[in-house]
Amino acid sequence: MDEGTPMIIELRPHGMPGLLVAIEGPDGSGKTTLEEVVESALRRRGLSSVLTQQPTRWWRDDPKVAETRRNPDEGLSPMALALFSLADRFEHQVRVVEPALLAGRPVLTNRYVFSLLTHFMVEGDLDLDALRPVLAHLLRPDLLIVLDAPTHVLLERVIERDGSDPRRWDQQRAYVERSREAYVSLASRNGGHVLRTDRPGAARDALTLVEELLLDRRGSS
Ligand SMILES: Nc1ncnc2c1ncn2[C@@H]1O[C@H](COP(=O)(O)OP(=O)(O)OP(=O)(O)O)[C@@H](O)[C@H]1O
Ligand SMILES: Cc1cn([C@H]2C[C@H](O)[C@@H](COP(=O)(O)O)O2)c(=O)[nH]c1=O
Repeated sequence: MDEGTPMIIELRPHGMPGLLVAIEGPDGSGKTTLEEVVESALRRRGLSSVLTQQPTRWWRDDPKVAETRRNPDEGLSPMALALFSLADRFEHQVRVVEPALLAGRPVLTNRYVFSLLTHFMVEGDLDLDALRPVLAHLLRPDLLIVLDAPTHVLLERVIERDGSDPRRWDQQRAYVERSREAYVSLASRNGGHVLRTDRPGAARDALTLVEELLLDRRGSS
């Protein structure tokens, strides 16, 4: 994507009775922790959500993707990685997201297409404009929450959780720094909400946003 290209991503409104909530943010920003808190709060209110994740196991278990994550110079070319990542998103949309939305359930997805976009915005090795016609077939989330924390906090969390591996992109200061900027910029141009997880209150704020959306839905039905 050019410097001058506004990072407004045209996605398809889903028009289904469920609610699609995308929880995004850099590695270690607290997505898994927060989605579990929101899921259990909704369950206590009698709402059964679908907790899910992108990329799926298909992507994560692929040996070439694994190699690319360990050592980007040896792995897939940028376009091959992008196309496989998109195939994985579409398969997940058809198999998991759409059925749940049709059934009227809230879907909380840990990462969505914004993770794919930020990855290539940071790497700068792919013309993302070429993907726009394909992106237009992905569903637009009803709510986009982007979690953020200072770079040193993110690095400490990931290293403490997974052990040190300086070749991994999520353990490189420059990658983390730039991916934070990319997430925040995508959020601000695409109606997202940035919540900081190095201070108390992110889970409460996320729940408030989901509840406002649910009330809105009830009001308009
Ligand atoms: N609000 C928070 N305050 C302090 N620590 C947190 C907070 N949220 C998460 N953590 C800790 O940070 C680490 C990463 O959290 P979590 O796995 O939820 O992040 P994530 O965004 O899902 O990460 P990844 O994308 O790398 O899987 C965990 O050890 C978790 O306990
Ligand atoms: C191409 C591509 C990359 N990612 C990145 C974002 C994260 O650094 C990892 C996934 O991390 P997790 O802790 O295993 O969730 O991969 C992505 O998420 N999606 C993509 O399409």
